[in-house]
Amino acid sequence: MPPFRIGHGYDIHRIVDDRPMVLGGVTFDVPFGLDGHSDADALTHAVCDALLGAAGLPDIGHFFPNDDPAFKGIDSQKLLAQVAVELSNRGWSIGNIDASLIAEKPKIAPQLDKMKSHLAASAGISVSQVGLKATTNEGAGSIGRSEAIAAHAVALIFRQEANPIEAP
Ligand SMILES: Nc1ccn([C@@H]2O[C@H](COP(=O)(O)O)[C@@H](O)[C@H]2O)c(=O)n1
Ligand SMILES: C[C@@]1(CO)OP(=O)(O)OP(=O)(O)OC[C@H]1O
Repeated sequence: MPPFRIGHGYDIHRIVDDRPMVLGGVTFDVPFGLDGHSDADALTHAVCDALLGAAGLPDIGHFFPNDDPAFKGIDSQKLLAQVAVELSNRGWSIGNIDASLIAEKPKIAPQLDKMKSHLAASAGISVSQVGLKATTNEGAGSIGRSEAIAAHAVALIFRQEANPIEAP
């Protein structure tokens, strides 16, 4: 197997009135949130799937089934931390993660740094290894109508014995 691999993750959750809005481990102070079995943190789920995909592992639903009461309302930062352990146990380190949120609301930019800090801490990497952007869907489709929020993520992982950061 080559020493480097990339992965992609995608997730989308519906916006509802009676739930918290948690994205990247940050709870937004808004009167609407995301529906789901867990805390419904679409961004963190996309990051988990990018990492799992890079390692050639099954997706987040395999590790954390959405019919398991153990994961009801769970903080997705715990899931990301477990994904990092799954990779480490298989000899993989994380090079970098980059993600994009597609959301008409809430305004993400003021919270970006805090979200990156949460993701980095959960994944066991530094903030400089995490990229994060937000964009609206320009009013188009279900995201544009504020019915849902989606996230895309990519991740680069490398064999623990082939650290590109330390390499000359
Ligand atoms: N939910 C969002 C969406 C976007 N932003 C920020 O606004 C900028 C412009 O967004 P466009 O969709 O018009 O490209 C974008 O670069 C983000 O910085 C945001 O904070 N929250
Ligand atoms: C982490 C899980 C656990 O139920 O979260 P959900 O809130 O169900 O979110 P989804 O992204 O639809 O699927 C992933 C699930 O495994």
